[in-house]
Amino acid sequence: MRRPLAPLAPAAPATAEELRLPPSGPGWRVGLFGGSFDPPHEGHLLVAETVLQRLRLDRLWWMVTPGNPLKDHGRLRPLAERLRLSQDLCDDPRIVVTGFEASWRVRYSADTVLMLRRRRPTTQFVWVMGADSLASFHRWQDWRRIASAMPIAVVDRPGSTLSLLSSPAARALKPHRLLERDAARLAQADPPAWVFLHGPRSAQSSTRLRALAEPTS
Ligand SMILES: Nc1ncnc2c1ncn2[C@@H]1O[C@H](COP(=O)(O)OP(=O)(O)OP(=O)(O)O)[C@@H](O)[C@H]1O
Ligand SMILES: O=C(O)c1ccc[n+]([C@@H]2O[C@H](COP(=O)([O-])O)[C@@H](O)[C@H]2O)c1
Repeated sequence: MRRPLAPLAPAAPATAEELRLPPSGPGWRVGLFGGSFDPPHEGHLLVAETVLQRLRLDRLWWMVTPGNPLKDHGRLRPLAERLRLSQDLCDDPRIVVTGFEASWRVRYSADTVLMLRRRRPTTQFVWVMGADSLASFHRWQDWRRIASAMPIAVVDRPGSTLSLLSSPAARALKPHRLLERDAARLAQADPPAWVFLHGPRSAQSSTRLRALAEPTS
């Protein structure tokens, strides 16, 4: 029988600092990397470092979601714990771990994107996701509005390349795909615009780590 996951550390509530909108300046290039991060792992870190380098970003906001609207949250670790685990993993000062979506009570990424565009009109945002997320992007609320609001960077993930390229969103966005060698100008491109980045990959997943943390007996 499977035992419930034990928290790795006692989760004090998220602090005001963790829940506030991070700073950004005019013209900054900021990647928005949303995830459940339950738990965070080196595959996430690889995505963050890949886009920071290839898109020449000033910051990467590691947005720990209060809950993916398409997933069951029954066994999701508390937000505060996922924030702490993410902070422990990330020591690059350009990566900012934040739970601001929770304090904004935002459920859908389309709302996050539109609110950020309104609040920070001079910041150059790029939405960042792994290849498996683009493969199911057509199931997200208002996904076309997200793609029309800001450029998207997709980072390859083992096992997801083929499903991505045949997915409804990738097919619809095909005419707007930039060559990988032009990734450094994605942040300034008029949306819809996206790039598929290849490079070092990690097969790690949170599902696997949860399974390892939960021995059968
Ligand atoms: N190994 C990886 N390589 C590339 N992208 C990844 C990898 N792991 C996660 N991602 C991306 O990171 C973002 C957050 O993913 P998430 O927190 O759901 O991790 P996960 O490992 O996919 O979790 P789970 O196994 O619970 O679905 C998503 O855009 C996902 O595509
Ligand atoms: O807005 C949606 O409909 C939507 C559907 C699925 C996922 N998302 C977002 O996608 C990001 C990745 O989620 P996850 O659970 O795959 O790590 C995270 O920021 C979610 O809030 C958003």
